Amino acid sequence: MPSPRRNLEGRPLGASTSSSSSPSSPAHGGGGRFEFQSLLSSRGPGADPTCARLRASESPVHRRGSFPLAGTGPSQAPSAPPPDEDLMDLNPSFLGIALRSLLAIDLWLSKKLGVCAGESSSWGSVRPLMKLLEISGHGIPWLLGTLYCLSRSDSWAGREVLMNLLFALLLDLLLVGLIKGLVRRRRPAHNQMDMFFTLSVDKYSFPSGHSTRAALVSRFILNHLVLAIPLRVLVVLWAFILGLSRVMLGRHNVTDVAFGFFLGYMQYSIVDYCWLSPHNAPFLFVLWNQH
Ligand SMILES: CC(C)=CCC/C(C)=C/CC/C(C)=C/COP(=O)(O)O
Repeated sequence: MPSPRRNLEGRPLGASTSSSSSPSSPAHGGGGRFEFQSLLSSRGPGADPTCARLRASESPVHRRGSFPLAGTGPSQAPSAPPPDEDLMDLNPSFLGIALRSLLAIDLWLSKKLGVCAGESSSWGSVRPLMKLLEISGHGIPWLLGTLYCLSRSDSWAGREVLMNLLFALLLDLLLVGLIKGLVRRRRPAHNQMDMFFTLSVDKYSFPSGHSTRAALVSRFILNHLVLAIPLRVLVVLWAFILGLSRVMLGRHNVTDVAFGFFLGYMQYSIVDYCWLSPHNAPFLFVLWNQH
């Protein structure tokens, strides 16, 4: 009679052990033993157990339980999946490590830069200025300002540009709201939720709506307004400082702002591609003319 396969502790595989019931137990990846078992049991009779042990120990993430099979206990030993699958499973874990490291750096840097997060913070005296910047990138003034200018505009060219700016601002609100609702990343713990007029999704921080708007609006302005060079520089500076102020106020992590800039930049490309004009959207312009 063939002897039962044993795990590294010498227990027969399939035997119920007290340690297998706890998710933090080594059998679930806490000490890395289960990973060894899954690799060993999938090698088949001719497999080299030393080789399997080496492969598993090369992956630190697996020791923390991110192995795809870590949810099963030793009592449910897998029925010999092809060895190549195990090797392929190891690769994404390195991506996992990279992402976790990036996230850790992001959190650390964001906390360090959050120098205006409260009145008592090291740069707490600059907080009112940062909050003024916050209003300059808020959705409400931009929407109301655009609507007001549209109502006062008496040229077709001006109306066309403003109509597209309105479209851009609404598209931005929609996309940012959608992504915030999907990702649901909480704002940094050191943030004080004292923002002026927010929507329910604004309890989430990814991506930064102010940063998307800053990138979108500044690219829009640079492409559609004829401005002197110093003013153009000022527009870019405003966008950059607005993004930075989101982290300094503790509203966002650095990655929220970085992705926000990227998204806002891409949003302008969408708006440019779908540019509304009296030719492709005559109803909009006729409607507006009637007001
Ligand atoms: C038409 C309509 C639904 C207008 C709502 C405008 C509004 C309340 C926008 C929210 C702006 C805001 C507070 C965004 C949050 O920015 P973060 O940079 O903190 O993500």
